[in-house]
Amino acid sequence: MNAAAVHLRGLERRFGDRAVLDSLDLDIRRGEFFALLGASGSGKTTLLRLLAGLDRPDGGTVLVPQVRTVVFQEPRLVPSKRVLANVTVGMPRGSATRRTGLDALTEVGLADHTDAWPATLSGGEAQRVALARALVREPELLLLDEPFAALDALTRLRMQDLVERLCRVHRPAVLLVTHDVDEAIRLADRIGVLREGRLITDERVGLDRPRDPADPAFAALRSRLLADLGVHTLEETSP
Ligand SMILES: Nc1ncnc2c1ncn2[C@@H]1O[C@H](COP(=O)(O)OP(=O)(O)OP(=O)(O)O)[C@@H](O)[C@H]1O
Repeated sequence: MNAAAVHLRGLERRFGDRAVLDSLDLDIRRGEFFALLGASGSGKTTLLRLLAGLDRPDGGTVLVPQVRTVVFQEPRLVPSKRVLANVTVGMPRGSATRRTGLDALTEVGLADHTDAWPATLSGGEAQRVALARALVREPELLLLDEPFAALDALTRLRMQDLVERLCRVHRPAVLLVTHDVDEAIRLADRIGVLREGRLITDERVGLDRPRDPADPAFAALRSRLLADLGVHTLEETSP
């Protein structure tokens, strides 16, 4: 396999008369964090579902690695399984699986919650279990569908830091679907904007980490991306 973990060419997905994805091209390299922005209904989740293998394209080439995992907006834990069993669900039973599951829970800071039931977890804890479940399989492609959207502001920032750190350790290719421009700039190596079925922007983020929203270069990128999304900021609209 070459360095591209995701290779899409001429991707088409239609619903009725509407081409939601229209001859879309995209490569994401191993270890690269790609954030996908787009207005509501622009096709972001449609693209993620195609990469996850949850949907099939109407045309084009889709090459993705076999080992890929998804974190959704909701944690989607199995209520009748304890935390560790949720992390290792579907994996062969045994001490090796138990150990890797424990390691994953330790990485997300939940080593002391292995025997807890999902119903007893906070929203942020449950989402960290979902992240551990996604990482324990050592995916070559990690698909994140607005995984921070349901969290309160402080938990969201902590979770973003955690995802950034763990992606540096595990080095999967990442596709993050988000509405949040600042989140995309904080986390991504590259940002794309989806509009009318194609990527109208595909830009490398050349800012040092950790990234500071108060940095003028951060603000300039935010303004450009908002304009691509069809949102005009006060600074731009004022005389
Ligand atoms: N199974 C389906 N059948 C018919 N139309 C669909 C189906 N799935 C998605 N669509 C349509 O495709 C378009 C893109 O939907 P999608 O969920 O990918 O958008 P999105 O960019 O993720 O939106 P949001 O940001 O609001 O989640 C929408 O108009 C949606 O109604």
